[in-house]
Amino acid sequence: MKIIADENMPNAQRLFSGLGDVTLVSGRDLTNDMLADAEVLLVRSVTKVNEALLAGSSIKYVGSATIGTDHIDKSYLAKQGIGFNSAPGCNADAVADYVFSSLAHLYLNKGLNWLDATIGVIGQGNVGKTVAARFVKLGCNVTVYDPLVQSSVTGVTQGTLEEVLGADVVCLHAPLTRTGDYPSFDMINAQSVANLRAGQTIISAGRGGVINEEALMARFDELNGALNLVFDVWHQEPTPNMAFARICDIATPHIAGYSKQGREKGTWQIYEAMCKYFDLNVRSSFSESISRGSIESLSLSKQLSPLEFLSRAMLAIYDPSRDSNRFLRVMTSGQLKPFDWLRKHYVERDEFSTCVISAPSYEQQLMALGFKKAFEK
Ligand SMILES: NC(=O)c1ccc[n+]([C@@H]2O[C@H](COP(=O)([O-])OP(=O)(O)OC[C@H]3O[C@@H](n4cnc5c(N)ncnc54)[C@H](O)[C@@H]3O)[C@@H](O)[C@H]2O)c1
Ligand SMILES: O=C(O)[C@H](O)[C@H](O)COP(=O)(O)O
Repeated sequence: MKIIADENMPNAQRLFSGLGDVTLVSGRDLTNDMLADAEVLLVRSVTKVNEALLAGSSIKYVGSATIGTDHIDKSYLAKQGIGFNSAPGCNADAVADYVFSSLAHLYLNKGLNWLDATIGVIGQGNVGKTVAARFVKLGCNVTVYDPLVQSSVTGVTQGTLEEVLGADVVCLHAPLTRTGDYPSFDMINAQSVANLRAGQTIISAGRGGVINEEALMARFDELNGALNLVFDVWHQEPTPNMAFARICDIATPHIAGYSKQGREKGTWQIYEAMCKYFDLNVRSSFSESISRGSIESLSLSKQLSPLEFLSRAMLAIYDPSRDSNRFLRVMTSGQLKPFDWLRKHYVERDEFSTCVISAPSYEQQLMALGFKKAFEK
């Protein structure tokens, strides 16, 4: 069986070469003629999988090692009888780590006391629930908006979009949709953005286009820069509006889900799903496919205040300013295809869950943030 796989899928060669003949390709440059005699196509979010790509090919199965599926024409696949799986939840913890590390950065750099802030979360799927649950366990007041499901997170309040947008910290985790009863494209439009007030924090790590960037730039100016902005996803990828990126506290090239473990879990989920689809034996295991962290345990000073303790713990594992600084530098450096280059050459990071922090007085909060429990070591 001939398998075409995106070169940015970790472990793809190791896992899938046991199932067929694997060719690695650049996902953004994939064309119809490259698929002529292939049966399996394994992609990431940069490949538009639709009739134009697949017509006349012998593809029987498509796997996307991602949570989002807005790049896939699922109804075309279904009509053609082509099997499909994505990797639900694979990088939900990675995105949650990104959100909380960004708040840690805002605390240490701007004094933002997010532990006492009101929190709004848009979208209650795998990512939105993970983020909301962490805030609830930390004792925060959390309101969520999801018009399609009742949140299963105990302790959150279900609110309207306007109510959630009124929170001190607003986290966006809706998928990008343009049809249906609740399309998310431009859902937070110029009118909603005009109501944002000084001091609010917007964290956008779902998909670009859900919040209106032009309107946000205008509101930022009206408020004399008194908004905290953390943006990982952009309306125009891979050529984001750099004038907007420059006003963000944290600006990154769509890497919120790029923990080492999150990307490995994505490949693993597709490997298992594909074995099931073709009724093939699974010849590897989850544990040998997911890396351990490089910092297994840490000890921090007991002198720190609670917020400083938690912030320094998170930033020790992942400091998003390293990605933000690199993003702003490389995007304007003359590098060819800088957005894709940054993602391809990403300096991977570990998830909080790979590290134990020994601090009995903070154990509950550290576990709420996803750190490993001491006895799990
Ligand atoms: N930045 C990144 O690296 C990164 C990583 C993972 C996922 N994502 C994005 O985040 C999105 C959410 O991930 P997930 O795992 O929670 O997906 P999911 O499919 O598990 O859940 C999506 C949720 O959003 C809700 N939703 C749909 N339309 C909505 C709307 N208009 N307003 C509010 N909620 C709406 C759905 O009801 C569902 O509960 C993905 O679709 C993906 O695009 C980004
Ligand atoms: O949808 C997802 O899972 C994420 O957005 C994912 O991190 C995208 O990564 P990509 O496929 O673009 O490499």
